[in-house]
Amino acid sequence: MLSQSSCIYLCLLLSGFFGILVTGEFYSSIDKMEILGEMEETLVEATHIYLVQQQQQFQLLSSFVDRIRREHASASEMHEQNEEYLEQPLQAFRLIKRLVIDWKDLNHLLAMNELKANYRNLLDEMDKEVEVLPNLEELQGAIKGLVRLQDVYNLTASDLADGNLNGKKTDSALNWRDCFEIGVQLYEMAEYKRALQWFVLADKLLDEVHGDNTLKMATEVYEYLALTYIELGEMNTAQETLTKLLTWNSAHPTQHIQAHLDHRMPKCPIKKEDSEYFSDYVRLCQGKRLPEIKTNQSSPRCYLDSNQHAYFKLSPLKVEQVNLAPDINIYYDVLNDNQIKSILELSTEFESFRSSVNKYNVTDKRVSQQVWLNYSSPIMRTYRQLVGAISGFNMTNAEIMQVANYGIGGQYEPHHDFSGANLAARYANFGDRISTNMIYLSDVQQGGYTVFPTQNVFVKPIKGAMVMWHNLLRSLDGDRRTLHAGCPVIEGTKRIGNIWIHSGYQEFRRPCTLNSKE
Ligand SMILES: O=C(O)CCC(=O)C(=O)O
Ligand SMILES: [Fe+2]
Repeated sequence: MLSQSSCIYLCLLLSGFFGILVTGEFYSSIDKMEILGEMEETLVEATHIYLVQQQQQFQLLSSFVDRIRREHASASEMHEQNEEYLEQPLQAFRLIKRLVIDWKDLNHLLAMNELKANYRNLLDEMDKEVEVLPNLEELQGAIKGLVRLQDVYNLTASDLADGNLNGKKTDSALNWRDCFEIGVQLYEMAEYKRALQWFVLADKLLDEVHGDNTLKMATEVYEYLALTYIELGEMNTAQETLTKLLTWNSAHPTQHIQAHLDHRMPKCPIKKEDSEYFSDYVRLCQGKRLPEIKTNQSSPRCYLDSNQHAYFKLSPLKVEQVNLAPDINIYYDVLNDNQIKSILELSTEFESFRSSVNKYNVTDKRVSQQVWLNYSSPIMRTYRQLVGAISGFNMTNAEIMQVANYGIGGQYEPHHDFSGANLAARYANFGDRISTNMIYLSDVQQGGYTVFPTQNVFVKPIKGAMVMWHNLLRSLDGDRRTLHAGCPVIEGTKRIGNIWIHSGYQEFRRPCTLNSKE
């Protein structure tokens, strides 16, 4: 029967759903977001099944009650014509039968409401699992990602809402409620100026919505608009907003707003980036060079190199020299799609975790998730050899590879890769990170450039291409010109693999010169 088989299906769905072990943060990684997508799909499917079952039950119930009503009506008709009709054995039998059998059937039908119980169980289980589902902090993290996109790519709230990102239209448009929720969260984060943009947009989008509830919705938006104007010190506009609110809804309790203001807590707005490089960083992220060339840059050069190592005799390295001092090179097609697939498969064997800055600090400066891959697999050994051949360095002191994956607005703000903590002295044979070898393990639909703000350099991620630069001068002092960043991802997934090579044992590979500034 329908109910039984679909009940089994529902149960299977549920067990699949709760079989997923989900921990950690979602918004900072596209992989984790995919798990959420699967969860939502399970819920939609379970709800759909439940609805179909309910509809079938309603149909059964309604045809049952129609039949009984017909029988009862014809019996009543007879009763009116013939007072003694119930004394007729057949009629008496039919009434008794209806009460003993038919209504019992109905009971049976209603008992099938275990469907509802199953569905309820799903929702209860979800409640119990709430720890692993996204929470308010996650929502705020995702919203901060959107705000970063606004900041770095000069997007207005309506650009984002229309999916009009970086001059290209995507199909993810936001409705008035989404805009309102973003406004509320920004308001809660004390980001009043940004919140205002979103409330104004929510109000505009609400104008296009027709229905009974629009007044109630508009009241909500205006309430927050008024509060936001108050926080921004724009008392006249706040007053006008409140007056408008009261003209629609004179019964509206303005005490609500008063109470909100009375209980407001000191808030800590999102830290503004005050670095002197921020505007250059933003410009380069947009794929625009800086207006005046601030560096002694020569024009980029592309060439095929078969001499770097015997490996490249038959298949030369495709090199693009994007900067000379410090040297920043891109090597194209270092790994092919199959090799990248193997690396990504290896990385799924580990639970990824939120990347930190300086090992311990998790901040919005770096929003991504990562795993570390050692060199025990054939593909990782091959790649280590390749990196050694390309960089010319001894790989004994290379770190294992960090595979990072950026989620909504994921980024890594300007930073240096060297630690500068005189590691050479502390670990004589290990040293500091002499070079970064970063391979793009995916293309990125929009955004996610790697930029060097002091060098007027931006690099668009291209799957299989490896960017390499030296973080240290030949003297082994940190080279501050290597300041670099991973720009926020607008659309798509950005995956990179980093191998940092340390300076220990590289004395003969990259010897120092007589000039300590080189
Ligand atoms: O994502 C990028 O383009 C840069 C990443 C980076 O600089 C790092 O992981 O140290
Ligand atoms: Fe870096």
